[in-house]
Amino acid sequence: MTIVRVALDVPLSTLFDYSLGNSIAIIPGQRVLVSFRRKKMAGVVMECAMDSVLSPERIKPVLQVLRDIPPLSDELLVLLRFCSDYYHYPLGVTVLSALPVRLRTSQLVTLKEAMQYRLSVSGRALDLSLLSKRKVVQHRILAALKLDSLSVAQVRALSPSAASALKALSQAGWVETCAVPAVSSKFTFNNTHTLTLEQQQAVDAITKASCFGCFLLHGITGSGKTEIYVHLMNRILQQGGQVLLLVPEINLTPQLENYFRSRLPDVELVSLHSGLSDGERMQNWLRAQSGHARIILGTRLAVFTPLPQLALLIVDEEHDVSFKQQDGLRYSARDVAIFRASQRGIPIVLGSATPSLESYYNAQSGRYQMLRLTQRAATQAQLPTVSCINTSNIVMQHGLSEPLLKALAERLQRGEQSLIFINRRGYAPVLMCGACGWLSGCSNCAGKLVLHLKDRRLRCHHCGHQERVPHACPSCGNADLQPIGIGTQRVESALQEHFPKARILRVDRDSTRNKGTWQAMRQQIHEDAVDILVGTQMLAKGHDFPNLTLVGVLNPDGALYSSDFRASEKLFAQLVQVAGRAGRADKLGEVLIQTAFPDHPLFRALREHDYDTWAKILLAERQSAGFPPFMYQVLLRAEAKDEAHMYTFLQQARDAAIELAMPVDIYGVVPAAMPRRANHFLAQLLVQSEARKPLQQFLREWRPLLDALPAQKLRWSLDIDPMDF
Ligand SMILES: Nc1ncnc2c1ncn2[C@@H]1O[C@H](COP(=O)(O)OP(=O)(O)OP(=O)(O)O)[C@@H](O)[C@H]1O
Ligand SMILES: [Zn+2]
Repeated sequence: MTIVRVALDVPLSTLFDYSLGNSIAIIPGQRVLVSFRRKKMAGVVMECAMDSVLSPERIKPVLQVLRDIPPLSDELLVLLRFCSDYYHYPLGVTVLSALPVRLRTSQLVTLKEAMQYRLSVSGRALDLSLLSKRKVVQHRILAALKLDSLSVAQVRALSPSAASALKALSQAGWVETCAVPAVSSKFTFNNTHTLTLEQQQAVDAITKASCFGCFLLHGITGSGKTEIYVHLMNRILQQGGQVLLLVPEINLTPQLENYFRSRLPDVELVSLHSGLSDGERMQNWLRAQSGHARIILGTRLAVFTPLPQLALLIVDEEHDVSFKQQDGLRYSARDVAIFRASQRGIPIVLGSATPSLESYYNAQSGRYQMLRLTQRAATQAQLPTVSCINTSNIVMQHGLSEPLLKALAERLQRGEQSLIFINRRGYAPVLMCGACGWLSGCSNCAGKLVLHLKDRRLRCHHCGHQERVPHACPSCGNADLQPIGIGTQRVESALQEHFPKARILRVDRDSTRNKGTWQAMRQQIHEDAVDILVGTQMLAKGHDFPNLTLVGVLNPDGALYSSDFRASEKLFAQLVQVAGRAGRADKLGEVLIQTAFPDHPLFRALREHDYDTWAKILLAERQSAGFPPFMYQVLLRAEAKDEAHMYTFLQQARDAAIELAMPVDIYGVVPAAMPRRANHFLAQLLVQSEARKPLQQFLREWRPLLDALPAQKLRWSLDIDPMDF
């Protein structure tokens, strides 16, 4: 009899032993079906052994070995074990949550043959003038297919309504499906740009690396980092390798996908992100596992994709906090990627215009190799001029100053695009009664209800609670309620009033809620059907809008004095990103920042495009205050309906930590930044140390003590290397 130790999706820190007849061949990484607490569950075999500590009659047999897909590789199992250990999270849940949803069930799956679309014989013979001109998307698809056959994803990228147009074309018999030809070692590389000297040096340095090495690609916005990725991909593909590129947000995948596809048209590329259906995601995962897909583009979770030929990892916008998972297994996909590269002995590239202080510090201390791009790649493109509008003693109209309105008017006259950046959606962050001072608070949270004027609602952005806008003050009956502060909707309507002829587009989570809208909006912007964009950070990242020459930033000051010690680092990164949207082509860009603190070093660094000075200021601050990257942290968070119970738990946890008497700093129990959310109280306890090792040793001792504390009706979690407080 063989004993197999199985990872199951249950929140216990152990594996579970099951038995298997000797005649059945099995290796770690194989999926199996077992019964657990009278339920059938799919699990992954982590170890095979000859015996168990359990008595034989307590060991249940494996119900079925699922041989539909190849077993997970040892390398992936080691990676998952590392994550479970490092983040102190149960192994079973870690392993299962790294799999596509369908593989967590007992369902059998098959790798579908990849299909693509091409013109049929009658499609090729079709006289396009016979097809109504109004069928724009059908025309677009036919034109594209005339050049080459396309995958489903490629067709979809042509328009948000491509699916229905394609259906119509297939029904008419003009378009048919065919199998994708097998990957050949020969493929075309459309090398549209000659690399600049800096770009070439970066590509050479990275391709020279024959073992693990972490490269920090610090390139100003528009310096052609993406172009470097394409050239690296080309090199790796020539050698038969696979490339994994991680991006912080799904929003960024469609345009990158198009970019890479147009440059490497014969190479199979798949994306992996939460915007895909379960079925699509699993098929893409299987294509990666089988080695068919050579370029894998994905968000966080894609870092766990099995990639037999993986030869290069790239983390784009590495500073972005979206790489950190905020619940469950609270991993940093960037850090896991670095571990994965070192485990495999391959290079990893971290790209950013504003590296995280952690990475910057690692580059300075020589652990990473710094590669710099100091010039914009397109020869005519210059960095925008940045200046501040001092708002401390001027009157503003709905948050907009006179100089900014004037600059917008100039752009409208010249037919250029502008972008107004404000990181608050809704109309106004709070509603106030001028008579008694009542504020629209949320009944479930410590936060305020945001005024959404479009549908006359007050909404809590923390718990989702919403109510109608009251006609009079609920506290004193006064009918004169005032919106306080500004949000995207308010700016949009103020601008519309000020510039009645301008075509204004608001881009935030509310306006892009429906699937496909954001893609359609991007197209509108590219087709110059928009004069002024008003948006949140959704607009800040990675976009290339050539006709955009003015960026106005409203209200950035809150982050300068936030309780989160990373707030100003994040603000700087965000402003560099958003400023980087201006003047990317041949026209000079201008950035105007409305602030009451124009002399703050953050704004000075922005004006001078001087990341290094800013990073040095922050590093000095962090060192003297004893914060990361000079310290390693863990945050114990707890939340409960009963406030006293929550504090008792954290206090006991703290006492237990102190009793361990290990070389770590244990802070006091404090309320969370949002101390009440969705009717729960939240508080936390910080523990830190100068090095990873003692902190990990401490956690290994502390974790079982936490598990043993009474914690009914309470949720707690450990967050290793926490990113927000
Ligand atoms: N060697 C080159 N010669 C000419 N143009 C180039 C070259 N490399 C890149 N470009 C162009 O410069 C623009 C910016 O490049 P890219 O998007 O790669 O920059 P980036 O550094 O990734 O920017 P960001 O960080 O702002 O997103 C693109 O339009 C790209 O086509
Ligand atoms: Zn709320």
